Amino acid sequence: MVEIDKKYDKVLVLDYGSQYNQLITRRIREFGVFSELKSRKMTIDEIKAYAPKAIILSGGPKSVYAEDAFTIDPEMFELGIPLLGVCYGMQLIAYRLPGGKVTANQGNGEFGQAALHFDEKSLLFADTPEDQKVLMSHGDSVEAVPDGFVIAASTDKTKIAAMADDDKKLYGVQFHAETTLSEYGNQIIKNFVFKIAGCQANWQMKDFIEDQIEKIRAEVGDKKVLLGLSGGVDSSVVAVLLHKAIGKQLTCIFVDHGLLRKNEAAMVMDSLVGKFGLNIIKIDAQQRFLSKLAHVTEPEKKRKIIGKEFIETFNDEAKKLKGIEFLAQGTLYTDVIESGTDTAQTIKSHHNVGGLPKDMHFKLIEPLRTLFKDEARELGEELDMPHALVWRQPFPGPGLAIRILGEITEEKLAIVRDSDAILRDEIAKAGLEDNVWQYFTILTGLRSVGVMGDGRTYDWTIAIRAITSIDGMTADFAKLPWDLLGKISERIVNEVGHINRVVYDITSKPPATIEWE
Ligand SMILES: Nc1ncnc2c1ncn2[C@@H]1O[C@H](COP(=O)(O)OP(=O)(O)OP(=O)(O)O)[C@@H](O)[C@H]1O
Ligand SMILES: O=c1[nH]c(=O)c2[nH+]cn([C@@H]3O[C@H](COP(=O)(O)O)[C@@H](O)[C@H]3O)c2[nH]1
Ligand SMILES: NC(=O)CC[C@H](N)C(=O)O
Ligand SMILES: [Mg+2]
Repeated sequence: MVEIDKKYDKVLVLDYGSQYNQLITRRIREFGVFSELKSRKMTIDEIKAYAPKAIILSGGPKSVYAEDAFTIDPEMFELGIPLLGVCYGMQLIAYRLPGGKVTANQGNGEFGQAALHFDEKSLLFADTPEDQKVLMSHGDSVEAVPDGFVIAASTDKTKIAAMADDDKKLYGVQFHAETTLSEYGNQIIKNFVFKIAGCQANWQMKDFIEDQIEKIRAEVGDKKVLLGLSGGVDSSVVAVLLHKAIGKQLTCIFVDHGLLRKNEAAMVMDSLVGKFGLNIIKIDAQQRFLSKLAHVTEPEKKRKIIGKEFIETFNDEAKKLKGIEFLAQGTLYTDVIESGTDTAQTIKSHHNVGGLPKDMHFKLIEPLRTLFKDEARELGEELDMPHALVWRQPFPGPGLAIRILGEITEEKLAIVRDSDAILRDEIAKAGLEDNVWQYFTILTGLRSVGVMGDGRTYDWTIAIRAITSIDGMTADFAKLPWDLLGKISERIVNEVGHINRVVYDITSKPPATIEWE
């Protein structure tokens, strides 16, 4: 990896496995300070080379007393770099420093919003009131602060809800300041970043673009790069970024794997060919993908097959082009975290991360790997890309394969394509394209009895999924007007063969996910 530029301040967040860890870096970038999430396994030397202005230890699901608990190098406390532990991170500080003590879960954890109070104001709580609501989610608690620390805040249940050593600039908060359920959480993180660590707000998305261009040039040299281009937001942003960085050394490859939406291949080529100076090759790979997927029903298996087939298709093209060493993808942080990391569980293997074969020969270039969808869009705006492209609804790489529950056949593909086209048409007519984040239909594996034209039918059920979201990490089902849903249902049953029932998915994420597989 190429060393990151040092011209702006950086806050390093170390990943101890919390579901909220990515929100910490997000918040800090919103303040105009660069922040990245890195593995808790980063060594002291690596941290020194990275030169962060401040370090945050994230929360995590384990107890410090667990046999396989994630630990910390005690040298971290001697670096002289301001340190904030959040939840597990705070417990870890208390556990590892002399004088500190953590009590293991006694069956009376604190989950949900709690009233926090302090008498004496630590710098951490500057510009926040003595009484405030915070989000708690812990079983273990700090029972004694380490030598040199003071108790900085309490709740009814938790005597040590925050602790501070102003001299050494070591801090801990038991609550999740990074979520919006902590009323003044943003201000508290701001206090740590600016007042305590003395960071300057000297980072912007523009810097990200410049840095990535520099980094890409240094890494690629005079070699060639193949980019998987889907016509979606993320890979299109990467295409423009790479083109700025390496011009003609970039070749884009768009794979029609037979799992695209109605007319999608033609539309993608129309929207990108001849634009932004890109060189784009379209590959017809319907047969190879569909034959490998025949009779496969298990979602993770489908995802792995698709991930592998993508790479093999890229390999075949790379051989023809000669001199290709790198594969670029529009991977986002969501794809990474959901595919599972050394701390986070696998929710689903995104084809471009968890679905990649182990013996891949390409070196990867993924400039958006630390960003969220809305940040990728901000980048697209910054790069002056067209509104319709930047705000296009996401479409997953495995395509319709994960919207047909069970086995994939040509007939089922046609059903999903036709019903999806009706849904998109009606959403557009209702002028709701910009209000709904993502919307599509699913062919459920369910058959039920209906009556059409006085005759009995025993046919398939289509589900409609429409959600609102910002970053795809969490989502709510869209409250579409009943009349609109009625119209869509009527059209699907009338215009698409073998459908006699339409249902609307009214679950949010969590507990569901956006796609059904
Ligand atoms: N049909 C395809 N042909 C080539 N590459 C693809 C294709 N589908 C997906 N990819 C690659 O996989 C990556 C991840 O797909 P993903 O759908 O998350 O992103 P995207 O398609 O670029 O954006 P969006 O989320 O807006 O659809 C893409 O950025 C791209 O590099
Ligand atoms: O490129 C992708 N490859 C995948 O394997 C994949 N799986 C889900 N998605 C998209 O990611 C977002 C979150 O989806 P889930 O809530 O279903 O995990 C939603 O926008 C999904 O459409 C994928 N995108
Ligand atoms: N969210 C957290 O970081 C929890 C920390 C620890 N696992 C506890 O339950 O106390
Ligand atoms: Mg896509």
